[in-house]
Amino acid sequence: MKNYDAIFIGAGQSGPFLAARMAGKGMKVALIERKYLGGTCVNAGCMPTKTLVASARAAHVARRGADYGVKITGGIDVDMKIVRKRAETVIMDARNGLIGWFDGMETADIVYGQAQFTGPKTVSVNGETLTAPQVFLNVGARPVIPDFPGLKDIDYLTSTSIIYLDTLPRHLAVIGGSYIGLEFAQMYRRFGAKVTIVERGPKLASREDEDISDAIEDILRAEGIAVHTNADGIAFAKRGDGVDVSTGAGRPVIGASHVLIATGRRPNTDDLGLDAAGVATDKRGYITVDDRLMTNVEGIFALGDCNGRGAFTHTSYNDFEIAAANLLDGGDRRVSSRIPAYALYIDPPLGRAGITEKEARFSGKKIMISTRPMSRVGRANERGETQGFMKIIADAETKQILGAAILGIEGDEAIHGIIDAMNAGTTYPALQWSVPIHPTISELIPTVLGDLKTV
Ligand SMILES: Cc1cc2nc3c(=O)[nH]c(=O)nc-3n(C[C@H](O)[C@H](O)[C@H](O)COP(=O)(O)OP(=O)(O)OC[C@H]3O[C@@H](n4cnc5c(N)ncnc54)[C@H](O)[C@@H]3O)c2cc1C
Ligand SMILES: NC(=O)c1ccc[n+]([C@@H]2O[C@H](COP(=O)([O-])OP(=O)(O)OC[C@H]3O[C@@H](n4cnc5c(N)ncnc54)[C@H](O)[C@@H]3O)[C@@H](O)[C@H]2O)c1
Repeated sequence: MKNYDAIFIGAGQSGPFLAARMAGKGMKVALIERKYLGGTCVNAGCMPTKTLVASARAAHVARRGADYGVKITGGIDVDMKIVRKRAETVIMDARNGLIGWFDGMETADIVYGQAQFTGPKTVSVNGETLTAPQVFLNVGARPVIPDFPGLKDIDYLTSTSIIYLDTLPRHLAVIGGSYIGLEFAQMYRRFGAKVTIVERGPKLASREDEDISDAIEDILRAEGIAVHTNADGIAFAKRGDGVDVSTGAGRPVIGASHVLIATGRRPNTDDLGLDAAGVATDKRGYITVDDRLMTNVEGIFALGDCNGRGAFTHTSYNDFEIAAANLLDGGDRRVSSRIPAYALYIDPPLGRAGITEKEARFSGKKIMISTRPMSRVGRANERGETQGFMKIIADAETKQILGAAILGIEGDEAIHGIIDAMNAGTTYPALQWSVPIHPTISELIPTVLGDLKTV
């Protein structure tokens, strides 16, 4: 049995940073990873996908060159081998950076293998047992593959395998119209494929307000992407070298060459031996944690996607910050004080902070709302990209900003003005007095705040 001060299972966007902090204090730590350091974000998530999105945008801008007076003679060709290589380079640089970083830590052992609990404080890996008074779980999640009729008879892609595709599909059918599905759908359309999105629900990006979902659909349709919502009988059948995708009784059948399944993710908690440790999960398999990220077992913590309190790299990293503050720095940080924020990386992107309009209306608070189309934002006009709109929701009584959405060029960056104000507790009348830089998208935030109306 090998003794450590702390064991980390899974090298996602949380555990490795806490392990490094502890190793920096001379504590003996083991970081167990069954595949690659960096987990999903580095190897199969944010980093490769945003690299691919950048290639897709380059193709899109090149095709629109003439709108700006830039003439490209000849067609626009996308070399999928180079596209894939860029993503692989970004992955390998980040992964190797982490490997090099940990190599330099004297009291940190990296163990490659599948970890499983054998007791509350004992973990087995590669036939060896490790023990520590503290265990941190950062095991992440993996794609959900629904039991669609005919799916097992076809080759299908997931968000992980599609990163390694180096040929252009003739027709990509994307099943699931949320973050993963929408980012890949637009990207592959821009690479030159025909693309159809098939979504079970009535709207794309259904967590958002309907006006946002509708604007997203408009953006995608304008690029020639077909969208089928309310698809309630999805089934697959092989046909020649392609796949027939049924979207329900009496509804269209799509003749696809490739199928991407993007119907959500599930936590990697089913093969972790949680029962042996007595660690509780909810009915979807997410590990139950308290406000300081400890499970029901003293000394065992769950960080990142596997605790169901966030599903993003920044929420996982913030879990590290909370654990480090509480366990190493004498702080008292809690997950419940985190203000939700994220972006959807279609182009133009959607930047989001706080709650949606529908959540605000449901809360029973007296609210104020203001919207502005991007066509009335100078910077968007100058850049020739006027799709989308901005929306801000505030509490009419406390004057706090409750939420915001910026669907438009640079929306993922401009939203940070709102995120920062919300985190600092700045009221909207105070934020109205900021003097933003001209010409930017952000400069319209005080104007939108000035137009807030009680609803
Ligand atoms: C296609 C895609 C795009 C995304 N884009 C974004 C984005 O733009 N922005 C954003 O914020 N988020 C994005 N995400 C989500 C983001 O990747 C995750 O939220 C983030 O990686 C946090 O994950 P994590 O820290 O919980 O664990 P992960 O990064 O998932 O890492 C978990 C690690 O644990 C390992 N592991 C699991 N079980 C065991 C075991 N029993 N023993 C040993 N090791 C184990 C796994 O191999 C994995 O390496 C995206 C996700 C996907 C799939
Ligand atoms: N930009 C980002 O930050 C980003 C990008 C990609 C992924 N992610 C993370 O990855 C997670 C997973 O993303 P996702 O898009 O796969 O999942 P999701 O849970 O957001 O959406 C899944 C979609 O598939 C649909 N769906 C589910 N079952 C279906 C079925 N049987 N048939 C048809 N449609 C079905 C749902 O209605 C939903 O629209 C997200 O929670 C997100 O946190 C983040």
